[in-house]
Amino acid sequence: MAKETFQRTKPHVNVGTIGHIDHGKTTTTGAILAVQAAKGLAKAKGYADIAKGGTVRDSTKTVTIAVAHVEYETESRHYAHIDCPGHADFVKNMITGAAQMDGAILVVSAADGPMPQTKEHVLLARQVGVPYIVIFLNKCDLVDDEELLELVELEARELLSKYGFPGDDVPVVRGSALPAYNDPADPEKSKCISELMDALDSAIPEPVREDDKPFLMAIEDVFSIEGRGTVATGRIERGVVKVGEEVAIVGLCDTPVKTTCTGVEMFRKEMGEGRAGDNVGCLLRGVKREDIQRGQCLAKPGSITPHTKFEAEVYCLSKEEGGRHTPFFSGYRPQFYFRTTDVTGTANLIDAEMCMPGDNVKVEVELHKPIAMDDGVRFAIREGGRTVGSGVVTKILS
Ligand SMILES: Nc1nc2c(ncn2[C@@H]2O[C@H](COP(=O)(O)OP(=O)(O)OP(=O)(O)O)[C@@H](O)[C@H]2O)c(=O)[nH]1
Ligand SMILES: [Mg+2]
Repeated sequence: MAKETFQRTKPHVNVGTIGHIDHGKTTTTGAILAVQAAKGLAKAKGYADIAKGGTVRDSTKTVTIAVAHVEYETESRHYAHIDCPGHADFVKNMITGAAQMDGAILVVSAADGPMPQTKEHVLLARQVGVPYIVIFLNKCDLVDDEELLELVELEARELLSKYGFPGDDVPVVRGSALPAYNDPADPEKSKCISELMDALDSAIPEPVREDDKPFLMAIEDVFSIEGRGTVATGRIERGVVKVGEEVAIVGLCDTPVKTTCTGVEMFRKEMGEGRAGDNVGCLLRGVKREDIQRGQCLAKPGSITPHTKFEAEVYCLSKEEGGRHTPFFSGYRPQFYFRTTDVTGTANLIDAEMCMPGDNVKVEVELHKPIAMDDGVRFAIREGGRTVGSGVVTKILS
């Protein structure tokens, strides 16, 4: 039999289940797989398989996260879906960006209503930039009072509005995941899952491809080529750079410097352009070897600016994860590793006295040098080259 290959025939969207412990995230995930499998659009997976999760390493290569990745399709899309086995894993996952969601399914038990972690997950989703949420009001089989369902739905909508999502307009699908999981071919029991799939298809817009975004490349290395000039190399994070275009060198200096990209090379071959994902060298007009360095970015002029002060959500690795053995307090001065370089900075705690290893906190950071930054960019926190935490920029201050 021929080896199975991934056929990119449908747009791809990343989603996941969020919500309070025991509200039915894993059962909902299992029900989606079972119902879509019955339609030939997924491979079913048992609850135990999903719940035990796999382990994933985040981009800082140090935080191990238990998470179940599953995939399924609808008629129009391919979805990758993550379900976290526990609250702590979920929080880490959101902060480290181990799985970035284009939209989330907020699972709320109709029997309990929104609970503390429902709130915490919605807040984190807002902070780390999950753009869309769909509500699945689960366990409706346990509630036979229509008024109570209305009340829980209203509470869930208000919660979303409170944290900046369009609570009045988000789709709310009522249903029961457990019967759908147990009996996925039954049209009555699986109906709520089909409605949930329709809600995902319609409420989460197709994400903008990285190619369509403004050009950005973090500089990894710089060379001078005799007779030709200076070349900056790196992996294009987003967008496209074409030969002859103006680009800005951003970061580690107060004002971006404009230059022209006069050549793009990959594997020593000249190309007319470089695209997101490509490892390239960009030949830069009139730039001296010593005028540019690792840690700076090449970007479409005006698309990204250098900053020193920001708010962030950070996760401090536990001792077992290779993190600190002691808490840190306001005035903490580690290195902040953005894309390709470390910059020293000072972190002050917001709404907390100290941060213990294994905790997540909000901090305000002031870097000692400016870095090209936009909201949602991730970084690692390091001490002497060793990663002790990870974070995501939630608000640029200056
Ligand atoms: N009656 C009823 N029970 C359900 C339904 N969905 C889930 N449950 C039960 O609720 C319990 C919790 O479900 P899970 O899917 O494990 O919940 P979870 O949100 O993944 O929980 P954590 O991962 O521990 O946060 C289990 O005993 C499920 O069988 C439902 O639609 N109706
Ligand atoms: Mg679960």
